[in-house]
This record gives sequence, structure tokens and C-alpha cells, in this order.
Amino acid sequence: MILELDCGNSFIKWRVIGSDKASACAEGVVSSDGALIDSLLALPGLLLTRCRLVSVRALEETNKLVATLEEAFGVIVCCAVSSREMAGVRNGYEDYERLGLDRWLAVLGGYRLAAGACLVLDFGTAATADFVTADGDHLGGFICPGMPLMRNQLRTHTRKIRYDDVSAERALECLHPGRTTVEAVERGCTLMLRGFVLTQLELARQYWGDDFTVFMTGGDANLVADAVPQARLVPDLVFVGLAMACPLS
Ligand SMILES: Nc1ncnc2c1ncn2[C@@H]1O[C@H](COP(=O)(O)OP(=O)(O)O)[C@@H](O)[C@H]1O
Ligand SMILES: CC(C)(COP(=O)(O)O)[C@@H](O)C(=O)NCCC(=O)O
Ligand SMILES: [K+]
Repeated sequence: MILELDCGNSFIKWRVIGSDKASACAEGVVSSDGALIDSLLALPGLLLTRCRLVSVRALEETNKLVATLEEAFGVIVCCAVSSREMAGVRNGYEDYERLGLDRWLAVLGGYRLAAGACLVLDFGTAATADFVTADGDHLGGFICPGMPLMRNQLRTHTRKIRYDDVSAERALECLHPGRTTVEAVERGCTLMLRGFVLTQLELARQYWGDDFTVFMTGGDANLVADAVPQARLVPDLVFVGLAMACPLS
């Protein structure tokens, strides 16, 4: 069994796949290293042979998790690293190592699945967009605050915006003008995110007409997915790229 990990700024996404790589045996989203280890130890019959990981966290933090995993499960952990070129895609950053590794892997996964030009949108702590031409040239992209950052900035820098998670979820049942604070904020931030998506789509159209694939991934992709009916919602897009960057043969 192979353990796959995507360590974002807010959450660690994990899954265990069979060595045949065809099936996911178990998966989850956790907010700490400790919770990850607990979730894994609770799996009956877990027998990890390999582990691959991508992280956008600080190196020390990532190294600590790697050491913990190696000690707890006796596996070798393969960490995805940056590259200038891979699987037909050329990294478009001036300094290729500065491109977030989760973005790079999602781009690799998107280009593989599209087999052509693609726009890759990721909605996590940050919202990101990346553009790849049919020839595999990564043109670069955009980074904006994602839903968690937008709502937390409003909560932190105002006196009267306060509400709980349950009312936040309920507020998003529709996107009519809000009649309560929670509705106004949650719907407002959702519309900002949709505006971001539509702008990226417009730019992609200027480049490629209708000849491109849109991918959406990340924990908040479902908040914006219906703004672009033709988009492919691929929650495990980073894992697709991770398997390419860390082949375990
Ligand atoms: N099962 C889940 N657990 C936690 N957050 C989730 C879950 N499903 C969706 N989300 C949403 O995903 C967002 C975080 O997205 P994610 O892609 O995990 O971010 P990051 O990669 O930056 O850690 C949160 O704002 C939350 O609303
Ligand atoms: C843009 C990001 C913060 C997104 O992280 P996430 O929201 O997935 O946690 C991450 O990819 C990152 O730290 N990138 C480095 C800066 C860059 O890509 O230019
Ligand atoms: K992410």
C-alpha cells in the first residue's frame, strides 16, 4: 500500500492506495501531523510499503513530518521537488524553484489529462490559476487569497463580523444579496472567487479560443464549480501530478 500526502497551508490531504495503484483504500483531510498519524494508526490492516508527499510548508516542518512517518511506519518517504521541465511541461517561472510545488504538480496532472492547453484552478488557502499551452509551456499564473483567507481577514480587521461555521455553511445555500452579516460575507467572498474564475477563463479564451481544458481542484472548488459548467472538477489533481513526479517502481 502506498501513502500519498498533499500538505497545504491549512490541511493535509492523505490517501492510501493499493500497490496496483488502481484503488484508494482510505482517504482523509486532517489539520495536524498528530491527527494524520492517529487516522493512519486507526486503519485496520494498514501495511505501507511506500510513501510520496508534496508540501508547500516550511522545510523544517516538512522534514519533521517525514521523520515522524518514517519512524511510525518504517517507510521511505519520497518528496516531490521542483523541476524546470517534466512530462512535456516547461516551468514558466523565472526561478522555477519558487513556483509552489502543489501548483507545479496540478499543472503536470492537468497537462497529462488534457493532452493539450489547460487552465488549472486550485481553491485552497490561496486561490491559484496556472496556464499551460498545447506545447507544454507553462505561462505562469495568478495567486489570490482563497475563501479561508478572505473571511478571516474580514473577521480579524472588523469589529462586528463574527459568526460560526454552521451558519457560514447555511449562508451558501444561495447567492442572493445577504440579509444577515454571515450571508453578506460568505456570499460576497464566494462571488469574489467566481469573479476570479471568470477573469481567468476570459484570459484563457484570449489565448486559445475554445481550445483548452479547465481543471478545478482544492477544498473549495465546489463553491465555484457551477460558474464554469465545462470545467473538469478533479479533486485529486495534485495526486495525479505527485505520481508523475515521484514514480515508485
Ligand atoms: N473535509 C474537509 N476538511 C477541511 N476543509 C475542507 C474539507 N472539504 C472542503 N474543505 C474546504 O477546503 C478549504 C481548504 O482547502 P485545501 O485545498 O485543503 O487548502 P490547502 O491546500 O491550502 O491546505 C477550506 O476552506 C474548507 O472550506
Ligand atoms: C500559492 C500557494 C500559497 C498555494 O498554497 P495552498 O493554498 O495550496 O496552501 C503555494 O503554492 C505557495 O506557497 N507557492 C509559492 C509561491 C508561488 O507559487 O509563487
Ligand atoms: K493545496
